[in-house]
Amino acid sequence: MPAVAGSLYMASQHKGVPPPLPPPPRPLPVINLGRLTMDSASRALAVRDIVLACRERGCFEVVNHGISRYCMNGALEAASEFFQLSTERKEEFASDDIRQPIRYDTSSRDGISMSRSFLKHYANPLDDWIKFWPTQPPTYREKMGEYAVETQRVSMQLMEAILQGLGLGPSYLQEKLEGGVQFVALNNYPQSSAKKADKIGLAPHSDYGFLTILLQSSPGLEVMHHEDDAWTSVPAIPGALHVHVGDHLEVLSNGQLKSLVHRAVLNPNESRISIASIHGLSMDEEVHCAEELVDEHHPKMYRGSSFQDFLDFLPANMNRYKRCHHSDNDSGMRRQQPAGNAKRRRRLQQLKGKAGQG
Ligand SMILES: O=C(O)CCC(=O)C(=O)O
Ligand SMILES: [Fe+2]
Repeated sequence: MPAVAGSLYMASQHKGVPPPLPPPPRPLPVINLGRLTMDSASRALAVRDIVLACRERGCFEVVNHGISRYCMNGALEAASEFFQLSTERKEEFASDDIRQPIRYDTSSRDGISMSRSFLKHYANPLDDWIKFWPTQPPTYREKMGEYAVETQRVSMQLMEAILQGLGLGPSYLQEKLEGGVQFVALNNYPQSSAKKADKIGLAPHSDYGFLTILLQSSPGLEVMHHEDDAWTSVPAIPGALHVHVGDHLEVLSNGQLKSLVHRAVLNPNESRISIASIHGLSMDEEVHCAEELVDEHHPKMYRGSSFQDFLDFLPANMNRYKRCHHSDNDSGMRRQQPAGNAKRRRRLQQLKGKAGQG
């Protein structure tokens, strides 16, 4: 018998030995964020762990981040109470115009994420945006506002650590990040029904911006790590937050970090809420590859683009999402030159869309 791939499998079958099991999924890194504010040795280790997780997995969970359970539960309650309002009340925020400061809708225009409803609004600086937020439920502004301020703080800590780990220094872009966009997406998914075959809540996509910080009421988020071809389910660890790399961090790092493809599946046991907080530079500020990370061995791989460019790109390309289910994502921020391994490129072409935003 020629030595072909799979011959071991066939040999073991002959002897009635069960085929070898695939390796178990590697657990997601869990980072204790408290170490960032301890002594410099602890901080250095935390910075190393964060950058390693971004580089190798595209995401990680954070604990000891300083956001209280009370605050996190408050945000989930406020979101849940909003989605329980009458259709009429919620539709006060309905709009097809993705430039609106707040937007409610009952299905995505990608033609896939049909069972999700969502409310999206901006949050940083809070004083500029909170006036657009719902006044029902009565505690919405207070609870969501507190959570938004806290996630913005955590995003600053994380960005400082990542920029330090990339060798750019913790205060790189600091002012621009402080005044940058925080875009909050509240997603509401029904429990999956045994009758319906379609279990997808939100189609595969990567997020815009540098980082996304995600809070989920129960499991449903799935991620595809860079070297994998399979989905990994993200557990809903009580008190933890999920963090993943967005497109603009891929650009800024000149491809050293890659944005994470992710999706949401419907939970078989309960309806589910997730709150995604997306952090980037301000609307018109272009993100470019950091000059410090470009040299003759690492040529510049991306064009510059802003959040605004992304909003301009979306409406004209919505039909493509419908027709193809996934976009090939040539929004202008993607690589000028193909990079990385061919498998990942093909996967990105198939999978990358913008279903989760806009
Ligand atoms: O619901 C989830 O877990 C994912 C949400 C998401 O990816 C998004 O809002 O961009
Ligand atoms: Fe997303």
